[in-house]
Amino acid sequence: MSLQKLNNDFNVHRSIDCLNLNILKENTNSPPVINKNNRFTKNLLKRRSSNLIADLASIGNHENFYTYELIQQIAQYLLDRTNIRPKIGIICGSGLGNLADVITDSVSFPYHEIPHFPVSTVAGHVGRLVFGYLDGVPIMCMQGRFHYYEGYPLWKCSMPVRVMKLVGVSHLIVTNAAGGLNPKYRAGDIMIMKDHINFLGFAGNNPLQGVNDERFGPRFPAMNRAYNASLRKAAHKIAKEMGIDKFVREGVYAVLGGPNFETIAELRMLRVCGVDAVGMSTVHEVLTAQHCDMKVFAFSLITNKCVMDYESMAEANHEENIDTGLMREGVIKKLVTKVVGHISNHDLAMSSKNP
Ligand SMILES: O=P(O)(O)O[C@H]1O[C@H](CO)[C@@H](O)[C@H]1O
Ligand SMILES: Nc1nc2[nH]cnc2c(=O)[nH]1
Repeated sequence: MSLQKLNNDFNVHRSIDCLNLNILKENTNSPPVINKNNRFTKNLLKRRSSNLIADLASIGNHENFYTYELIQQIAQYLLDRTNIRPKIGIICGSGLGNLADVITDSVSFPYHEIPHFPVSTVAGHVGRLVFGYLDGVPIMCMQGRFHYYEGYPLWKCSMPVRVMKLVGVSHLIVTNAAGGLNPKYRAGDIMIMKDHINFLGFAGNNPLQGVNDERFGPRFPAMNRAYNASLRKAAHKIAKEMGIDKFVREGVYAVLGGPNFETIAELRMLRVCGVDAVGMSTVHEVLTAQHCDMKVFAFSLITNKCVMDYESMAEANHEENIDTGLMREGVIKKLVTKVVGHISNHDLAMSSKNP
């Protein structure tokens, strides 16, 4: 897709978002219908996209206009177009979207075709929702995620997690590309996430801000068990069986807003804080999933070793991160497929016996 086309799509979606926001503000219970005679809508239609972006910004990050009913509509749009009923959702990180190649009998929904969806703007994020089967188990997969640095508020970045919930997903597998801070880590290592530090949250930015709808979850969700312990244990066992345990680690991920990579002083500070890997995603999705009571398994592919000394001429770059993803493609496909199999045979089989 050309950059021009990408930018157009992006701005068109922004414009539509503004229109929807206006309509939803008027009547949050009605399905959003664009009323071209509405005075606000007319004005919006006349303006250029840069103004529309300013409008959106002025409305503020906290006003999540994805009501429960709107998320239900998005979920229903998808359910009406496929018979696949997944209980497991997957989010593919930068350069990890090839995971979708092993999905069978797939039905794909490009993000720009799904009502009220943002679009992916980052290389290595294809930008579609894929329904299908991994080793016979029904799943749905985000082949490309949304990041805060793309200009989307966090509640919008993590909206697809709520769509997954209303489609019927109970377990979420999240993957990302991250820089390795732990001196023992090498590029190509896989770090099972044991915990996170939400630096965006420290700065007062959280996808759960704003009015809380209890149908999704509680106002004050606990996060001390965000990364499911039995899934982590199972993943280590699977890694051992696969013979990859020598490069599978477990550690703490920190999220920063990006899009720049870190300074050396920032990295040194993160290390003092106990951070093993750093990235620009995942945490908003995990917060949203935990809020609506999903079980989460997440891992980082360590795509680069963070540059920690001033003498080094090395520089972090996105292309290298995508290349490392390609290098580990086979292993990651197999690991995720086996974790999906485990969830299906254990957690889901148990819950169908004891509903
Ligand atoms: O977290 P994912 O989406 O895997 O991508 C990671 O890689 C990109 C930087 O190369 C950033 O977006 C960072 O967050
Ligand atoms: N913030 C951050 N994100 C990454 N994603 C992949 N590598 C990195 C990194 O070094 N820093």
